[in-house]
Amino acid sequence: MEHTPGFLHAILDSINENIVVIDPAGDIQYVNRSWSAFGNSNNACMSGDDWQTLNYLAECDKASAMGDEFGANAAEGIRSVLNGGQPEFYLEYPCHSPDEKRWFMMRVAPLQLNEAGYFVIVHHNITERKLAEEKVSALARIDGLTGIPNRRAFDEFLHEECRRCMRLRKPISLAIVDLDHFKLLNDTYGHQVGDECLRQTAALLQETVNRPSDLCARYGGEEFALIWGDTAQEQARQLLNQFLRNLSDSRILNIHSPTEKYLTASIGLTSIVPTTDSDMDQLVAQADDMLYLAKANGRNRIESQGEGHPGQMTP
Ligand SMILES: Nc1nc2c(ncn2[C@@H]2O[C@H](COP(=O)(O)OP(=O)(O)OP(=O)(O)O)[C@@H](O)[C@H]2O)c(=O)[nH]1
Repeated sequence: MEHTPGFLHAILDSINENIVVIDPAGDIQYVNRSWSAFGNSNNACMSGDDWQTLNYLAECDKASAMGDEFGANAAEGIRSVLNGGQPEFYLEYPCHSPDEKRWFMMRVAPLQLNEAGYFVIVHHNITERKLAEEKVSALARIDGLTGIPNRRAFDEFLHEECRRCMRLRKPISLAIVDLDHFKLLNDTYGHQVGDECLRQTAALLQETVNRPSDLCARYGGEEFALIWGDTAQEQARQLLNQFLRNLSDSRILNIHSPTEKYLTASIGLTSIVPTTDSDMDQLVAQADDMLYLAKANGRNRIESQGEGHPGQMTP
């Protein structure tokens, strides 16, 4: 079969990947049908119209100047292939539209045609893989039994929220909640009943976190941790008091408990206006100490350490 230019064009136009060919100055020399169609239906990324007048690098630089880190990375990578600094360049980047999430993988490689040197930039849609990765990543941060965030999610969230409160000079409150005599409940009613109690407790605690700067996580076996960003201790205490009332109203039997015949919880609460990264570890250590005190003082109570001046923990 004769390979006419029309035949070769038809092949390129049948490919799903968006293909652009640029010259060493970055001026666009060719685009396939997918690239034009994508550009025309998409305002967020590079436009498909008038591609003959576009300089690919200039478009990346424009995006970079507007704060798009992927535009900056793309420009740097393409230039390094153009200069012979590396044989090819790959970049995964987001290109979300108002209605859907989308990601692409860009591959830049040289194309030697007779005497002239060109560069082929192929954009491959990797949205399906990225969405699957997002799902796996979200699942890795959820506790399987209760369906709330796990310890790993807690650690990440606390770090971010502490940083944010540090910047804003706002207080952050942290509570560790530990069910009382839970071993006895398990021993008396069985592990499955124990599991159900953990789920119920998680649901009650979830009611105390309502804002994006709040988090309720399963911290350990029968321990939960709560973070309230930009929240003074008194507000956190009110939320925790309501939780203790709700738990008491749930009347979950723990008949052999030496303290109460219904399930109760002990809580360590602490608050701080963080000023350094190490305040985060201090916050957790103080909440732990307060929890220990709540257990020692008879359980079914909140013990707290107040928010002091920035960077200080005051009793
Ligand atoms: N059903 C169930 N029990 C759990 C789970 N994780 C931890 N536990 C149980 O929680 C109990 C915790 O016991 P302890 O650490 O002795 O604490 P406690 O009996 O609550 O006593 P205090 O904390 O001193 O009031 C243990 O019996 C664990 O087996 C879980 O996922 N499901």
